[in-house]
Amino acid sequence: MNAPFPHAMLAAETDPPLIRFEGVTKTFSAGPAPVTALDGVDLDVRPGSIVGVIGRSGAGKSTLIRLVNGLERPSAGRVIVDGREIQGLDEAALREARRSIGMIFQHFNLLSSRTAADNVALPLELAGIGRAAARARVAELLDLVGLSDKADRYPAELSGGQKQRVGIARALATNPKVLLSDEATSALDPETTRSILDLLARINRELGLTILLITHEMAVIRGVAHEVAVLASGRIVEAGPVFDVFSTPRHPLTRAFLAGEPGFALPPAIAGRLVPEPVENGQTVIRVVFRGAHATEPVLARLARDEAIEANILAGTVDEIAGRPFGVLVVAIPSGAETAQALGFFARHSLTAEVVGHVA
Ligand SMILES: Nc1ncnc2c1ncn2[C@@H]1O[C@H](COP(=O)(O)OP(=O)(O)OP(=O)(O)O)[C@@H](O)[C@H]1O
Repeated sequence: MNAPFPHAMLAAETDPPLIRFEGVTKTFSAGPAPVTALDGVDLDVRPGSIVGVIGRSGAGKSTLIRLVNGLERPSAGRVIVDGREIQGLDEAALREARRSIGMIFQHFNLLSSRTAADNVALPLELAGIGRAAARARVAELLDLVGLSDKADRYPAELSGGQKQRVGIARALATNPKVLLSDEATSALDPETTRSILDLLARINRELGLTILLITHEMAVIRGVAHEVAVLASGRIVEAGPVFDVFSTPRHPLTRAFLAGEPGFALPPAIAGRLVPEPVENGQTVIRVVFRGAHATEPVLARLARDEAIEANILAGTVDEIAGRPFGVLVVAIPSGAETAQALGFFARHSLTAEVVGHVA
């Protein structure tokens, strides 16, 4: 995998955000009872960053993204994009603002009667770009997404991944500053997802494009985002750099999302036997998170040597998240005094360790 770092374009923390949600609430009152889709959301997206918003179905993700391009207006609060308050714009100004905001979709939204090249050309036609200039730009965009040889193919002749590449090329046609991604990989298999995420990371790096994406999959966040916000019932319950949220998740929902990730998932045989209280002569299951340089330390060997505690490895992974080494080990050690001793040992070695449960 190509890590999305280093990203030279990522702005300094003090730069003004390119997208800012300020106390945003959105209530829909069309049905029998009003629905609050977003409830007091504050979120900053810095120029050049990739921010992922993860949430379950109905959490408010689509509403959040539709507020950025003015398809929805907040009931309270402000959405500011590139210094302009979106809800204050009239139709003409909104059309203009949307030219700097590209969008890609789960189901690609290509016109089936147009070839790949003509789909990419559509925003250029709408912007009144001349035919020759448009043709040159389309060729450039198809080359960028690796589809030069498919210019004359119709969507029905393309794979899902190729269709999404056309969608990305079309979204980039008017040189936007922001790309909104609405579950853009949800209809794709894991391998194609990986290639699309790599493409997004590359255009972020090479073009300095700021990306706000919504997803229900932690693997997408891990694969491409620099920052993550976890959305539940219209509220952001946890947010921060991806590495920090992965290594020290705080909210139960974040933990639930991480549960399916490599290293976090317990083997089914263990998960089924896990109980919340220690069992006499049983074992305590501990998850240890290795961050940065600690990822390569032979910690379990030291635990055995210095503390005389033998740990059984139940699950584990070493990976890179946001360009930094990151490992998770799930180990079992004897319950009782050894547990406290091991937790103390991990703390002294600056490792995050938590008791996941106990087994007989
Ligand atoms: N136009 C609308 N009118 C009424 N209610 C709406 C409207 N749009 C969204 N909602 C409601 O707002 C809440 C949030 O919806 P939203 O589509 O933003 O969630 P989501 O996280 O994108 O979900 P999903 O992943 O299923 O698309 C839901 O309860 C939804 O039913």
